[in-house]
Amino acid sequence: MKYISTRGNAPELTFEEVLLTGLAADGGLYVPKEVPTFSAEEIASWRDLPYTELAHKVLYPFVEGCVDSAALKTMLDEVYSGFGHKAVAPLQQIDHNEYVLELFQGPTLAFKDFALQLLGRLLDYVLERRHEKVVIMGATSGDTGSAAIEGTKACRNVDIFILHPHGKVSDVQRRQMTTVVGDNIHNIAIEGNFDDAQDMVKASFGDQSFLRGERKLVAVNSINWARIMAQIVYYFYSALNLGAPERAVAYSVPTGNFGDIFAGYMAKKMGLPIEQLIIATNSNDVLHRFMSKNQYEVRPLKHTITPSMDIAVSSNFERLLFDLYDHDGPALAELMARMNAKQDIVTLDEDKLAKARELFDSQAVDENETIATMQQVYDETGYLLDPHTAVGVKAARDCRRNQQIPMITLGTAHPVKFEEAVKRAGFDVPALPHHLADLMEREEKLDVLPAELATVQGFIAEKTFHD
Ligand SMILES: N[C@@H](CCOP(=O)(O)O)C(=O)O
Repeated sequence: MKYISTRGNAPELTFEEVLLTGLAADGGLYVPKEVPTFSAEEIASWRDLPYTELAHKVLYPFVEGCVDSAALKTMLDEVYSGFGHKAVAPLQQIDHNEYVLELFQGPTLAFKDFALQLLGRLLDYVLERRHEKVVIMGATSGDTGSAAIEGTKACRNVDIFILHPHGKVSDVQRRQMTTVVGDNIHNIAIEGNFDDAQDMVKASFGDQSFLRGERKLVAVNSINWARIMAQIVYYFYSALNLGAPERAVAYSVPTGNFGDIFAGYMAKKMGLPIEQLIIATNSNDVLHRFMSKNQYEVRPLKHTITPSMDIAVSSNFERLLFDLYDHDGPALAELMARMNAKQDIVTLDEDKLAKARELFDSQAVDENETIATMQQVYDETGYLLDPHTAVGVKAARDCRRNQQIPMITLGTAHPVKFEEAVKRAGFDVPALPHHLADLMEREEKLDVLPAELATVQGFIAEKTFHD
């Protein structure tokens, strides 16, 4: 399997190289040169497989030639046996033909664990072989950070630097990052917002000279293809559980960086009969405005009760645009330059947008609607949604095209992570699970830095271990 850049002007890479590369040299994102596809018969034959075995079927074509089949199996067994539910990704029914896919059974209680637990093991595997050490640099609006730290803290060859917006993640989210002990783990609270953090991460990948040439940066955000890849599996798992491939399915995905929903788009390309993908955003609604009005305009970021989705620029949208532009890298590079300039309103050719609208719908959900949905679902079922999942359920109910097709909302996180929203909805905050029971008493370690690239890069260079 080879990987190519969305902007058409960077070398083709192997999986191993993509894993260790954040942004492509031309500023684009890596995607598979050819997407592996499966026939309906083959997919049907996987119906009774446990999660790890299904994961091996779906993932092996992406890593073949770089990761040994047996080694991948061992990694998948290790990763998903550590989840809190034997089904790994259980479905919870909330209405007739309507489900929440619980993706919060991993160690940090968010869907990010699915990929980042695996990414840590993949890094160990390839870095040992290459005798290399790397610096992990990531930006988080709340969930990626702790999942990245948890997934890579045991890696022998990494220093980890996670940037989060100071005061703008929930207490549980922050503590899940700042209480993990290790000389190689650094939490940087940026005096700015998530986009400031993400911009600094991307700029650092573009010019890594601040590391003085000794190490390379590795991405834990969904700009890293390995993140998307691992997230494809739970689409197959849930769809098979509900009768695919004979029966079509639809998904609503609470979306910030567009990575999770792009994984669903990939699953469809690989052969899964997905009829509809709903882009569910909070009031940081750049994608909804774009999909509904054909106007791409980045507006100032708002701080909401769904902090993980407080993102103004959705990195992975570029991967979808690459397909809509028929893999015309130079044309996409020109479009991305206009989009990233954040000055004008950018529009797409109507035929390209029409192509996207065949599969995607979108909806922006405000805080009152989010709270009301948490209350409504609880009243109807006794099931407490986290606020991000509630955004997804509201969008699912408003945008659903066909009541006969099962609608699955991705349950992106556990409600215990979002005390403010849970209390505003009038509920008691559930108890933290056993392994996090003393989280609020643990000692925290973090550094507060201004949102200045040179300062952040200087900090990383100074704290990185040198041989
Ligand atoms: N929603 C994320 C923000 C980063 O997105 P990613 O999927 O690219 O890691 C978070 O919770 O940190």
